[in-house]
Amino acid sequence: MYIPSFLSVETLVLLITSLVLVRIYIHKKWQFLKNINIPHIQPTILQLGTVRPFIGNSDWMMNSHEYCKRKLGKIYGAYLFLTPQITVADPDIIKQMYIKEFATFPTRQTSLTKINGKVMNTTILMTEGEQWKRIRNTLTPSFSTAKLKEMLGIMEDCCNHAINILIKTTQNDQGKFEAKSVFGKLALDITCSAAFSVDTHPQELKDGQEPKIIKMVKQAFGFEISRSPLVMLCFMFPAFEEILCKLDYSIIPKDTVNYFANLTKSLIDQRKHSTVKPRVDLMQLMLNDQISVEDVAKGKSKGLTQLEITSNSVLMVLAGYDTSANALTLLAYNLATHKHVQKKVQEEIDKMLEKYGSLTYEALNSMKYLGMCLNETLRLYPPIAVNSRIPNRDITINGVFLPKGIQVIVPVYGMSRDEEIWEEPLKFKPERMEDMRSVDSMIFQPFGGGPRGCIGMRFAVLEIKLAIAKILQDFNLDVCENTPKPPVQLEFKSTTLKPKGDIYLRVTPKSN
Ligand code: HEM
Repeated sequence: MYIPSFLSVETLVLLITSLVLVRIYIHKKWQFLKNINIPHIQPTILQLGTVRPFIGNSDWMMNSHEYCKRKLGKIYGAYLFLTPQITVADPDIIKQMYIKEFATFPTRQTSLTKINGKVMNTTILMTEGEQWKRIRNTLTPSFSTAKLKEMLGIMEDCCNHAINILIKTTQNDQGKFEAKSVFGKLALDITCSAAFSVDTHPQELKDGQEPKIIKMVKQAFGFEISRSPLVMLCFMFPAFEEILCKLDYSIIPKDTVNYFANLTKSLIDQRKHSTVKPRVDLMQLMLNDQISVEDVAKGKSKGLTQLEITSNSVLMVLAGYDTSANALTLLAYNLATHKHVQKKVQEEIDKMLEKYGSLTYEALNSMKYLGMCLNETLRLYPPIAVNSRIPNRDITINGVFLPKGIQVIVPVYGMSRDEEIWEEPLKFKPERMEDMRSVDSMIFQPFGGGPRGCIGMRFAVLEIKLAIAKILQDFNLDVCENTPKPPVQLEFKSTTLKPKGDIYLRVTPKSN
């Protein structure tokens, strides 16, 4: 055998022994799922466990469930290099994780929670245990019916800007508009205004013109999980995230976080010294419950520190804007491509306007058919493709052993399009959402579920219904030559599923 001259026999023996030991270690790690009887795709070094198809390929996130379920059943495992995870598509197990066994599954994720910068690590999304409970307790009343009614006015102002833009397109571009851009700006306007009354007026800007706040929001969404080597390393080696955390690394660019931190801090200072009664927005509701770090140490169960107010105000924009923008765009698209459905929605809007006089909270709440169309849109195109929970102790549910600390994945997108569950799942059929008692809320779950479910769900539903009702009150939505055929192709970008490419639609005034 040829031995390079710079290697002594001892070094070579040591090297080979180390390689063999590493291989044995990896092999042992890869016995984990087998030992707990979870069927899984066989991991290999070249596939870095089973994660390689996902790297740089966001489609895998959407399509892997169909493939794995066919091969392995409703419960199956995978390895992010050495780290095992289990996917569960069984509604009964999911229900127990979300609700009955919530005390065992209080956490959504542990990866990527420590590398969001010192400020953003204190958001409701990233925190756990008592801190999460205190923040959730404080924020929940901000989404009550009374508060949403107060925020409806802010939403309506923003919708009026959108209507003005649509009127201009009917005059200049024969009503043709790019829905992702128009509805993205509208959702950003609503979330920024409702989160902290910042009038960004993104809607009035031409494409290409960008105020700093929009640039920063875009930057916050700029990273792509499946393309970031650092993020992949964190998934594969959880200890690596601890090191990045110690180095104060942030996946959200630091200048973005600093920009929002400074913006919220200056708004907080302004309000403290202002004698004018502030508008009801999410930040003001948090400020009303401000407590000190000492109060937290004393175990106060409600209230937020100044740092938490800053981070959670920013989070409301980050969590609420992109998800709502996608849902609104795709609902408008579905209505434009299904004219008979749109006509029924318009009839419902007219009926409610007759009954309530204007688009009040009660009127919007009573629009059942519009609600069915939104639900069906969220089934077909759920903005959040997968959800997850992590048990804090070993637990067996319905005979499935879920060991402490393992990430249990809930394939939201996969279940939404499962042919065994939905007839013609790729078709937009609002009627399937008519009787929600017959729809399993653990299969159709665009907003997650249980005590850790989406806190902004009612806010999102209200803003989307209002925007569509406002538009369809005055306009018809239609397709044009560039509108893609249904179903729209989706891509997984940063953290949400969104339509691939532009979605051109046309508006025509209803009187025409
Ligand atoms: C169509 C729009 C939206 C969709 C589809 C959506 C979806 C989701 C999902 C799937 C979760 C995870 C729930 C779970 O783990 O069970 C979540 C969490 C969350 N969402 Fe939403 N969301 C939307 C709009 C909003 C809005 C408008 C806001 C705020 C104004 C918001 C704030 C949050 C927050 C703060 C959490 C974390 C809750 C916690 O960890 O306790 N979301 N959302």
